[in-house]
Amino acid sequence: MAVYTHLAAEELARLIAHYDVGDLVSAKGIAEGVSNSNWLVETSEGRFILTMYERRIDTADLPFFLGLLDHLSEAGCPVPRTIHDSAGDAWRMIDGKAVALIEFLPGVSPTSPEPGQARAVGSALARAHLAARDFPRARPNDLAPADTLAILRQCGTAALHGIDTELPAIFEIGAGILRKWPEELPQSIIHSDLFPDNVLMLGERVTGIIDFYFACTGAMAYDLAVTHAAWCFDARGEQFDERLGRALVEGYEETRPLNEIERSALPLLAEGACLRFIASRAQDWLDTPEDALVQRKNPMDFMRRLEFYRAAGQSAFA
Ligand SMILES: Nc1ncnc2c1ncn2[C@@H]1O[C@H](COP(=O)(O)OP(=O)(O)O)[C@@H](O)[C@H]1O
Ligand SMILES: N[C@@H](CCOP(=O)(O)O)C(=O)O
Repeated sequence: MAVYTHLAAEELARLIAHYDVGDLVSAKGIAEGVSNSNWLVETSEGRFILTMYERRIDTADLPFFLGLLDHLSEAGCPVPRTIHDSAGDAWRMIDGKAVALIEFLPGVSPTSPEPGQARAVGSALARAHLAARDFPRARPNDLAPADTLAILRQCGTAALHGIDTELPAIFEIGAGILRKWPEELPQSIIHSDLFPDNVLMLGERVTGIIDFYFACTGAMAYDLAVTHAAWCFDARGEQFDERLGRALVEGYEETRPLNEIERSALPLLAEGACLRFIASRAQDWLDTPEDALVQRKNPMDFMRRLEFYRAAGQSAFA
């Protein structure tokens, strides 16, 4: 589930009245997603997504996140634009929580991606990287290897051991990743969470890249490595699909060729990507009660991917 807050019909109608989008016809909570509450809102003029920011999102970052949607959308990327209210603001507050109305995009998220879809996503990611280069705002990555190791230390060895006896090995592996981490790769604004559930597609066409709430300034090749780790394995991270990996990187390079330094850094960047999702998943696992309605994501799914990248090295990107 991802509707953490109840919004009464009258409250929704009052909110929608602040936008030039016609009259409220219906609003349905959207079950998918983890971090925010989302509603599919229908008005007399069309469909919209209403997002209420619940967790991990600092309101001070909203000009960055929502401005980025508008910037990428204006550049022709398949990214939803923000609907501004009658005062020109991109978000409003309801009971102390920020809400934004966002363009609805068609499409469905692939559950078992095909190579043609991975290729299209690679290309869409590269286009977004190029288009974001002149976005005038910056946001530091607060989930870089040093930060994610700090999150894991906060979780503590005993708690990690309680999730899985093999999980505490991440401390030593993570310290190794941090020691070798490249700092000088070409940068742009990166999505940094481009899992299949954050991409809407119709067949092999990307119709929407959504959920930019981890976007930050960072290495473009790192974003490609995150997408590789997210798209090219089965859910448990046991099976790597080489066809998907090749198609994703080829699709990316058709639009933005990697330089040699980026290409040789990919295995380590992918290890760093796994470290990041192990940390956030472990933290969420420990913070979320077992009986909560939100489906907890297992950090071990990314521990297996990490082991794959460590063993495969450059051949994972051959
Ligand atoms: N702009 C959009 N157009 C169409 N559907 C969307 C849009 N934004 C979000 N959704 C739907 O809402 C779901 C949850 O959105 P998401 O931003 O991923 O939430 P969370 O941040 O909680 O993960 C998505 O899986 C998708 O079904
Ligand atoms: N993609 C992350 C979870 C982030 O949640 P999201 O719903 O905001 O995309 C993971 O799989 O660990």
